[in-house]
Amino acid sequence: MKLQVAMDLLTVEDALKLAGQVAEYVDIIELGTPLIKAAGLSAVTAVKNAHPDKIVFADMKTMDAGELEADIAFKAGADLVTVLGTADDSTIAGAVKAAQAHNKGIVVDLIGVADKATRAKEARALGAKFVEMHAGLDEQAQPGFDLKGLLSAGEAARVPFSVAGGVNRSTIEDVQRAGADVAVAGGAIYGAADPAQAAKELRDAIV
Ligand SMILES: O=C([C@H](O)CO)[C@H](O)[C@H](O)COP(=O)(O)O
Repeated sequence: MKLQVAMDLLTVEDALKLAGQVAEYVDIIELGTPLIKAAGLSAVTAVKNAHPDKIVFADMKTMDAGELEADIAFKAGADLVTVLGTADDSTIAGAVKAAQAHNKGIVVDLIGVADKATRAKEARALGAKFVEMHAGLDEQAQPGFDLKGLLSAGEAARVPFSVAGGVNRSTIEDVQRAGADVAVAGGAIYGAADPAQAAKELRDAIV
């Protein structure tokens, strides 16, 4: 299982600092949607230039104009780009077309999708490299939230998947047991007093 750090920060300076602290422990470096909205796609270029050996993930959360939005993110240096599972099939197909042109990949983010297992299969058939079983920050803040629904959807889907939804040191083993290909950790790393140590502990928990 790969480890992905999600950088939900707001400046390129902070993102480069965090990426530098944790790169040795992670496989994938994600530029979070708020970072891309605040700093633009030049942030993707800056992180890719600083870490050419890492998979750079642009969390575009594209809902329309799939081919165009994916194309500009790949041109900026992204290796993986997200499209929303709630988008029309043609939007996902357009983004996949751009990925094929760049020899890169599309990840379909299932945030807000009720039947994640079914949409995961459809996304994979449309050409997604993998799907993201995702509960966003707002959903995580709701009383009683836990990761179990995401993990069972991943197990049921039987397609390659990542899990994002407040993954931390106490849940990463469950994520791996569910068969995830990628564990995504944002707040558990960038919110830690020592992000490098937090990333190392998550890495060490992966067997
Ligand atoms: O994608 C994310 C969210 O929608 C804000 O951009 C997060 O990066 C993702 O949820 C992972 O972060 P944590 O939930 O803090 O681990």
